[in-house]
Formats: sequence, structure tokens, C-alpha cells
Amino acid sequence: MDDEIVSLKTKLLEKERELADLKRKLDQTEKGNSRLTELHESVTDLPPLKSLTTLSNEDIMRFSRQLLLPELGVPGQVSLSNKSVLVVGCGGLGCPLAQYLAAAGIGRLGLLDYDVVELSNLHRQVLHTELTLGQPKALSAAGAISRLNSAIQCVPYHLQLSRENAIQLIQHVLMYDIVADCSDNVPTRYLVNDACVLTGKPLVSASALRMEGQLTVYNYRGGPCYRCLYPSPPPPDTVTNCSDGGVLGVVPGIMGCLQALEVLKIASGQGSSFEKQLLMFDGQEGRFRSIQLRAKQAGCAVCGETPTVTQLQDYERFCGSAATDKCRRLNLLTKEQRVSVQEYKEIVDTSTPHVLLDVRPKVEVDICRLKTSINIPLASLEEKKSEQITLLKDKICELKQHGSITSQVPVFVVCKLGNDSQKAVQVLEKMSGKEIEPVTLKDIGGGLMAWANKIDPSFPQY
Ligand SMILES: Nc1ncnc2c1ncn2[C@@H]1O[C@H](COP(=O)(O)OP(=O)(O)OP(=O)(O)O)[C@@H](O)[C@H]1O
Ligand SMILES: [Zn+2]
Repeated sequence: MDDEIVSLKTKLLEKERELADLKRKLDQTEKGNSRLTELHESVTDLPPLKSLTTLSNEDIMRFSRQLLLPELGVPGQVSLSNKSVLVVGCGGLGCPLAQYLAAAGIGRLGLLDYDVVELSNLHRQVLHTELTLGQPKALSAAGAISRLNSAIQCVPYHLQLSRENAIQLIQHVLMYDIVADCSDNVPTRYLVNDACVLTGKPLVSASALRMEGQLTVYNYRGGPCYRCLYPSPPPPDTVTNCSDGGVLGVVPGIMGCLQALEVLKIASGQGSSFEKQLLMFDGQEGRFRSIQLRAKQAGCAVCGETPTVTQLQDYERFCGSAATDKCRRLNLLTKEQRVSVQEYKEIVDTSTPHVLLDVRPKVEVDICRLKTSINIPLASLEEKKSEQITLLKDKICELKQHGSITSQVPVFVVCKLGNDSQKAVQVLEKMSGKEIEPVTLKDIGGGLMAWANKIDPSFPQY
């Protein structure tokens, strides 16, 4: 009976989570759509980008150092001031990109982001500050940009780019000339690509993770689009983002600056160096490499000769993952194999003998850990590293020797968010009764961040 109640409660919790996710999505779309309408009503008041042909004395003074470049000169600078750029994502790439475009005198900047500024953003998202924590990133970035150059038109969009609003945003009302993809998830990359192909805009795209970065210009002067190179999305669980893999702030800084350089070259009429090339930066080695990309594909679903994608799609379904990097939640186990953090707290409070296995990489364990845990990173478990497995064997042995457990030892597995720990339970299930003694395995749902949120507010979040 008790089991049935626990299982029903777990089911209810899962459904409540799903419902909360759906509500969040609905809320975002509704807010996004109404904001877009409001915004477009307000931006119709913006003066059209002037078809300037000369520079004012103030412009000459402000831009004097770049005006001296024969590659730019007065015609290039005038061209910049007549161009508009939509920046998708005001994070690690979008901040430096927007900063340099504004400083260089681009005519109009659209700054789009659905998220708000968090403390963990400040090491790399250099337009945001301690004073703008909690503010929408689009507004925080717009404030910083306007302080840098009040002459440019800066349009903040605090909303999620979606299939419903992308074409309208890029093509109608304000008409952006160039789009820069500074987002951090695969569905948004396909969405921005398709929207650029359907509206005929060049797309300057970059990414950064850990110590590495990449940059390409898509859909420009006969070059390939993103889909020409990646016709189908990668499996969702092979994609790592900054909050999982980490990133050194200066790496997106470098990539965002390179993106700005290509945007400025396109906007000033010099063309780009990367419409058929992929630039790769390795910050550890301090090395840049550039490789030739495969050409535009006649059979490409969106830019090919007989396209099948003629309007925007459901990209989350296409990619099998959310268009944000916030809520990737795997569901690999049965409810019997999982406990909530509250249930685990009871195990601790009642001093029930058990092993707590933390499967995060060592760098993360060095940041914070639960005192009683032992650490075997998921990768070591998967590789069955004997040294590490011995740690677990010894711990199981210890519990048995103390005589506190006569049946199978319960092993609770934890990680940061409750995804890797599920994979670890699957690996350990196969080892139980073979490489290790038979054990009862339970995953701690939501991981240490759920522990910090729901049980112990003094536990660090990262
Ligand atoms: N579809 C989208 N519409 C609007 N903004 C988006 C969309 N997809 C991603 N973004 C934004 O792009 C930015 C990507 O930047 P970055 O990865 O540096 O930031 P982050 O998501 O805050 O980082 P972290 O992973 O550390 O939390 C984020 O601010 C995110 O909100
Ligand atoms: Zn294509």
C-alpha cells in the first residue's frame, strides 16, 4: 500500500513538472507575442534608418581612427550607419558582438533574449553588471549599448525567438540586414538558419565551449546554409552547453569579437572571409585553424533547388530538445529506480545505512559535495576503471562489515541535475552482481541543485 502511495506521489510530481513546463512555454509564447505586438507598435515611431551619404563632424571625430583605414574609409562608415543587425542572444557571444558593433557605429541593433541576468553570467557576458542582476538581458544590454553610443538605434526584444515571431522580426517592420546567431541551443540554430534563408539574410554564426570556439557565415554569396552542413540534428544527449561543460569567459569574448568583425565587413561592403570556411579557435593551444566547408547543397531541405522547408517548423520536435538550455531533463529510469531529494533527506535523517555515490567530474566535486559521498565520475564508471570501482566495492564492504546491513546495500547516485546520475544507475545495474556485489540502486532526482533548492539553501549552486 505504502509503495502504491509513493509511486502515485512520484507520478503526480512528474505530471506537475510537465504541467509547469507546458505553462512556462505557453506563458512565454503569449508574453512573446503580445510584447512583439507592443514592440512593433512602438518601433513604428523609430525614424527609418537614414540614407546618410556624409558624416557629421562629430562622427568624423568619433570614428576617426577607423576612418583612416583604406578598407573602411568614409564610404564604409556611411554604409555601417545605414545598416541594421539583429543579435539573437545577449549572452557570452552577443555581449561583445553588440558592444563592438555599437562602438563602430552600426545604424540599428536589435537585441533579443528571453532570459534575465544571473550572477553566473557576469564572468563573460560583459554588458551586464551587478547592478542589472535579475533584469531582462535584452534591456540590460540595451542600457549598456546606449551609454556607449547614444546615436545608434537600439531595439531590445525581451522574448524567445520562435517559429511564430522569427520572420516577422527579421523581415517586417524593421527589416534587419544581417542576423548574428549568438544563441546556445540547436533548435534555435535551425530556426535562425531557416528564417535567414527564407528572408534572404546573411547569418553570422559562432559558438564557444570550454576553451574552444567556431565561426562561420551562412547563406551569404552562394555559400552553404547551416542545414547544408547539418541536414539532421545531433542526438540531444550528445550536446553539451556552457552550464554543463564550462567555458572560460574570454573564449566567447574572442568569438563574439570575430563575429563582430565579419558583421562589420559585410555591413561596410567588404564581404566576409568565412562564407565557405569554418574558423576554429583552440584557446588552450592558442591556435586558429580554418577549414573549407562543403558547398551549398542542391538537395538542401531549405536552400536547395526543391526545398521542402518553405515555412518555419517546430524545431524543438525536430531536434528532440528544448530551445533553451535551462531544462534538459532526461527520463531514463523507472519510478522505482528514483527518489526525490526529500525522500533522500529522510534516509539521511533516519541514519539509514547506505552509500552515496557522486558521479560528477572531479572539478565539480571540488566546488561542492555532500560530506558522506564518495566520488566516481560517470566516465570512469562507463570505462569500468578498476581503481575507481574499488572505491565503491570498499564502501559496500565497510557497510556490510559493520553489520548494519544484511541484505543488499542501497546505493544512492547523485550528480548536479539528475541526468548523469540516471546514466550511472543504468551502468551500475549491469555491474550489480557481477563486477560488484548485488546492490539496490536509486537515482536522486534533480541532483545536488534540487538539494540546494529544496533541502539546504546553504549548499552552493553553480
Ligand atoms: N530562442 C531564443 N530566443 C531568445 N534568446 C535565446 C534563444 N536561445 C538562446 N537564447 C539566449 O542566448 C544566450 C546564449 O548565451 P550563453 O550561453 O552565454 O548564456 P546562458 O544561457 O545564460 O548561459 P548558461 O548556460 O551559463 O546559463 C542566452 O542568454 C539565452 O537566453
Ligand atoms: Zn542549405
